[in-house]
Amino acid sequence: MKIGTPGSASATKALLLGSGELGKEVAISLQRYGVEVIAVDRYPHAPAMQVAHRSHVIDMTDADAVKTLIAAEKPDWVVPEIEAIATAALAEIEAAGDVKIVPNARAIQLTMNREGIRQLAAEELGLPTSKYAFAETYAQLEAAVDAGIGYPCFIKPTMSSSGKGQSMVKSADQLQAAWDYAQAAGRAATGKVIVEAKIEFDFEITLLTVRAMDAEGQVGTHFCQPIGHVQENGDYRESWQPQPMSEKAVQLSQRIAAKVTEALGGLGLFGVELFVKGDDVWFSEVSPRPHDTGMVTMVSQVQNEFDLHARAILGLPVNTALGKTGASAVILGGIDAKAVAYQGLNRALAVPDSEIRLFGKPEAFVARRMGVALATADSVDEARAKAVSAANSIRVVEAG
Ligand SMILES: Nc1ncnc2c1ncn2[C@@H]1O[C@H](COP(=O)(O)OP(=O)(O)OP(=O)(O)O)[C@@H](O)[C@H]1O
Ligand SMILES: NCC(=O)N[C@@H]1O[C@H](COP(=O)([O-])[O-])[C@@H](O)[C@H]1O
Ligand SMILES: [Mg+2]
Repeated sequence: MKIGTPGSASATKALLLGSGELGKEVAISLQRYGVEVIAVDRYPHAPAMQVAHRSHVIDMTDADAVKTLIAAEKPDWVVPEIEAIATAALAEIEAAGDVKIVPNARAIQLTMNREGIRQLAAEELGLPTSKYAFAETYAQLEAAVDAGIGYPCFIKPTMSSSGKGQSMVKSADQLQAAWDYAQAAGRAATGKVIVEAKIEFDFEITLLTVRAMDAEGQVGTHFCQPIGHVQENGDYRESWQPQPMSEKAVQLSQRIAAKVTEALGGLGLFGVELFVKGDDVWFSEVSPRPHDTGMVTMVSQVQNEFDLHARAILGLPVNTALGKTGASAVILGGIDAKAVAYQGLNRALAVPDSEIRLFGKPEAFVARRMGVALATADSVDEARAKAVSAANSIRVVEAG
């Protein structure tokens, strides 16, 4: 099936590499503009597969599997949605010329690996970051901490996301356990870790930054209002928009975001993660695609982050304006279950100005994100309270 505007010369097929909650919303947005969407992930019935035109289950870290599938599907765009992908295969596919990688293969390669993006941001662009080092063995890790990183520090696998394999280490006796955890729990085993000194920030933000084309075909950079968030064990629990901050910190955040996204290039939305203390701002990392903390934009913005990504990819105009103050709170599995059902939707939706998105993940794990509650209000505090109350009303139970 090939859909598209009759007579339009524009391309019409997108393949999502990764089909979680973020991909599901990207799929819906792309489909609204007439794009055929093929969803791919490591397991069947992933969220985006439930709305896509068709889907495939492959090992996305296997370069041959990725290349074979893309050769068979011949999409116009490949939209990476998750970090654990055979990125070298994407570079080869891009070089062959017929398929666009979003935003481009180099950006995907650099950001999927903490080593690549740190080197670009800190060493090439000179952006402020935490002190950091890389280690391939436990002895190297110990030496790096002793030589200047110090405690407290964060240990993270170089290829991981959502806090997988990440720990904060407060003293030397916790270092071995952090190394072991990073080795065992990263999304893809590179063996390498990054160790970062802890930044004592006032708050952290995601600055959604869009590289999109205007009517004359010029690429411009557009910023959304800053999104504040709280994280637990490296994974987000609540986010809100806008995060109040000083004008100086806003300007500096935008300068950092513009610099890093310009260096990455291409068209699309980026989630630039920054730590803020007073007027000071540190770059943490960047996603070259919609960000989990940005799910709040489904209620807070005129065009949400998924729509902005889709529009930017397609060369359509974007509007990053805030609509209403909003907040999101995540719904975790709370149990390990092979089949799930949900309780408490009626109570959740009785919270004024709230909405619930259940992602439809077929299997629950205790700490797996299964859904999100969204709410709007006149103030951030009120929106957060509503979103948390709605999220807490939902219970994930074993279906039986
Ligand atoms: N150097 C640091 N100083 C202070 N806090 C940190 C540091 N590194 C990480 N954190 C905390 O841990 C959180 C997760 O870190 P990071 O974003 O690097 O992990 P991640 O696995 O990429 O998560 P995600 O995929 O959700 O963005 C940060 O948002 C922050 O709260
Ligand atoms: N911080 C990155 C992030 O939030 N990614 C989102 O989580 C999904 C994986 O969820 P799972 O681990 O529950 O399968 C990904 O597919 C993406 O949508
Ligand atoms: Mg992060």
